[in-house]
Amino acid sequence: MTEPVLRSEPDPPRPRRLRTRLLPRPAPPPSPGPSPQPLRGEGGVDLVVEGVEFGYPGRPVLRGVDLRIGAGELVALVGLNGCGKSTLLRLVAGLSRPAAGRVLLGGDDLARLPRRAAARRVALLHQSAPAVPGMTVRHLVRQGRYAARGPLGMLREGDDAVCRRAMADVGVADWADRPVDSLSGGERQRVRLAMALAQDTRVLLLDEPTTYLDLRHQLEVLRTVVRLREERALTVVMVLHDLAHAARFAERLVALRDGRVAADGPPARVVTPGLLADVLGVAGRVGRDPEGGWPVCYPDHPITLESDNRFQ
Ligand SMILES: Nc1ncnc2c1ncn2[C@@H]1O[C@H](COP(=O)(O)OP(=O)(O)OP(=O)(O)O)[C@@H](O)[C@H]1O
Repeated sequence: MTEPVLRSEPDPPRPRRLRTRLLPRPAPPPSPGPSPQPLRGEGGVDLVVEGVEFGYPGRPVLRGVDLRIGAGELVALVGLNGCGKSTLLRLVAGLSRPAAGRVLLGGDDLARLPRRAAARRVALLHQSAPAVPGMTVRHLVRQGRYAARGPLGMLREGDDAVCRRAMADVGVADWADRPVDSLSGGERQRVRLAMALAQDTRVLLLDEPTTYLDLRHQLEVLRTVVRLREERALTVVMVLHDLAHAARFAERLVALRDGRVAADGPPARVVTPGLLADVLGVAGRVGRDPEGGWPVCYPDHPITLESDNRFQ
C-alpha cells in the first residue's frame, strides 16, 4: 500500500487544540474487506491534477490541488461542505477549466481535448441532474450516450445494449418506460448513476452517489461500484460524506481542506481523530470494524475550524 501523504498547512499556526497532527497510525493487520486488491500501477496513471487552482468571483475554492490517480484505483474524496469536492470533479470531467495548473487524462491535457472527446473518457454523476418533465428513464439514460453519437446525433448500433446494461447494473431496467419525474429521490439517483454508466468510460466520477438512498440501496450502489470497477478495471473517484462508507469501500481516501489536499492515503492510515478534528471539524474517536478491520468513526461533537469563516 502507498504511504499516506499528509500535507501540512502553510497558513498561520492553528490554535493549540486544533493542531492534531495528521500523521499515519500504524497499519492494522491485513483484513478481509469488501475492497478488492488495488490495481494501482498495473495500468499506469489515469488522472493527474497538477497545481490546480480555481475559484468563483470573490471566492477562491481550489488553491493548488495535486493528485495522481492510478488506473483502476477506487478513491473516496471527502471534506466539509463547500470545500471544493464537486468543483474538483467538474474540473476533472473537463466541464470547467482551471485558472492555473492542469488536469491530465491518460496523459492528455484536458484543456486541449474537445468536450465530446473528454466525455468518451470520463463520466460524471452530478449531485443533481435535472430531467426534462415527462422524460422516461430509458430516454434519460440514453442521454449518457451523447458523446458516442455519430455525426447526425444518431445513436449507433450497440448504444442500446450499453444503455440496457447500465440500467441492469443498477437495477432500474424495470422502470425504463416510467417518467423520471414520477420516481422518488432515491430511485432517480440510481437512474442518474445508470446514465453515467451509459457513457461507458474507463474513468467514473461520482458526486455523492448515495444521496437520497436508504441504507440498503447505499450498500447496493457502493457494492455495484466496487464490482464494476473490478470487472471493467474502472478508475473511480467518488465524493462521499459518510466516512464509514468511504473507509470501507475505497482503497484510498483523499481529504480536501482549504482548497488543498490535506490527507491522502489508505483509509486505515488516514482516518484518525486528527483527520476528524483538523479536516472535518468534528471531535471524535476512531476504532476498527471487528471483522473487516476498516476504520470506524465515533463522532462526538462539532468543533470550530480556523478556516470556517475564511471565505465568507
Ligand atoms: N456556480 C458557482 N458560483 C459561485 N460559487 C460557487 C458556484 N459553485 C460552487 N460555488 C462555491 O464554491 C465552493 C465549493 O463548492 P463545491 O460545490 O465544489 O463544494 P463541495 O465540497 O462539493 O460541497 P458539498 O459537500 O456541500 O457538496 C462553495 O463555497 C460554493 O458556494
